[in-house]
Amino acid sequence: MELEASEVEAEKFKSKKTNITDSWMKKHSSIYKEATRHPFILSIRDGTIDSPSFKKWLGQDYIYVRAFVPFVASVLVKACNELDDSSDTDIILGGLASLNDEITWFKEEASKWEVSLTSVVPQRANLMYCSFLKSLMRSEIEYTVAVTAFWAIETVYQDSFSHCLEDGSKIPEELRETCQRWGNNGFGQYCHFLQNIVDRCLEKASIDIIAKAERVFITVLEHEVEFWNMSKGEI
Ligand SMILES: Cc1ncc(CNC=O)c(N)n1
Repeated sequence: MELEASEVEAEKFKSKKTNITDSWMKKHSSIYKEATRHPFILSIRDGTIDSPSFKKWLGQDYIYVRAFVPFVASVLVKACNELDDSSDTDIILGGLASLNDEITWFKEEASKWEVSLTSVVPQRANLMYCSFLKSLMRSEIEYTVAVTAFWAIETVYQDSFSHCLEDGSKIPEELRETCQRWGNNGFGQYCHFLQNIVDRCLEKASIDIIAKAERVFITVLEHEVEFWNMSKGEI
């Protein structure tokens, strides 16, 4: 029986025992590195970040996380509509629930730094990223594509902030909590659970959905780079 191109593609990955997501991280290692070892992150790691840059990131990221909530909810809905509605929904629901505490943390952190969250004006890179999230919420966007974006978004922050916590870093004490929020091992484990979901979906996906998911993976990385650039940019 003739194998479909997608089955050949999937077989190739199965036999090589490399996940599709790992192959993407290698294939797109330069943009992945730009997103996870950005000068903004390195300035936190070496303690050279100035407080206006940190305060700018804090305000902008609060706006982003508010837009991230309905996006994660839309991924949960897509997961529930999948035929084999398996443990995916539990993991995604856990991610959604954690955003409640995250928003509380942003409000507390903002008052510590005297950032007024209500008067933050979303900058262009943030608006572009949030409208990209909104575009992925459309019902015609497949679950595999949406959950790929979700995994990529979480992994960029986990990889970035865990780098800040590694030995040899000189993060200022007042930034340690921020780094630990996304750099801790529990969040790392959660990102691996998301990565397993993505790889399982990709194994079953058609060749054109795999291509769509790969493009979305790259687009997330590009938006993350722009978001860090914005945070480092002029006030
Ligand atoms: C710009 C951006 N990307 C990823 C994350 C991490 N996800 C939720 O907190 C974030 N907070 N902000």
